Amino acid sequence: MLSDVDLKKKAVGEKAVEDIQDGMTIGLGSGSTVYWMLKRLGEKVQEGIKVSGVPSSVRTENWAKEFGVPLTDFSEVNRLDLAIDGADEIDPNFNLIKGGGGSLLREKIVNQAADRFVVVADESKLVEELGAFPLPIEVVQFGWELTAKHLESLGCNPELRKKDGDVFVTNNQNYILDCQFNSITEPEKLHEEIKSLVGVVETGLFFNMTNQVLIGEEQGVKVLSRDNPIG
Ligand SMILES: O=C[C@H](O)[C@H](O)[C@H](O)COP(=O)(O)O
Repeated sequence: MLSDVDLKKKAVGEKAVEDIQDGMTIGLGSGSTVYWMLKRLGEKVQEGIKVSGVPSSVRTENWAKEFGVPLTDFSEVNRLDLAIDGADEIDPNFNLIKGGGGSLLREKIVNQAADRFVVVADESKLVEELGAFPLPIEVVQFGWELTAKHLESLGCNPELRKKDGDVFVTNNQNYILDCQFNSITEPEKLHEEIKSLVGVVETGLFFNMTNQVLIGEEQGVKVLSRDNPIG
């Protein structure tokens, strides 16, 4: 039996597939909302639609294979028609925090290559201001303690991510520092400051990228677009 939140994630993930047309090359995001999108896309493939996907994480790649979604080699593709991905926080300007599952680097590379980027999330992800969710920052393993100290000087309290008691290692063999900023008023500026630190690979701040946001709520799925940001 699915929880209320999972039902919203399922509804929104399935809705996103309605945008997918024959012949498209699609960036496949990561996370539990994307799971439902992949499951429905697998059914559409069974029904005959021809698409190919570029996964943004090993977990997504495994799900795509399980559901029969054909994959393509990213190095063979110059651009993607569409990318669909989840988010941890979404502000009114469609700025995002991503990386709760640790896939932010590949997600950013894949989503940036898409002509159109659609975010799928349940309503709990909508916020007035980013920052309550600790910002995931991917850093190289070497000297991570020093990188954490430098991040601290930007006003956060970096926590080395662990999973099941072990240090979490990303698909790119890096670490994640989760940085609680509480309030991020200028996401782009903060991103630039963080990126200027040696040792930082990428931040979970995504801006100037999102075209549409699909929100799963009690009443159904709300569609927010750049020209209609309140739905
Ligand atoms: O690294 C993980 C991704 O950024 C996910 O898309 C994000 O954490 C949202 O995941 P979920 O749909 O499971 O809430």
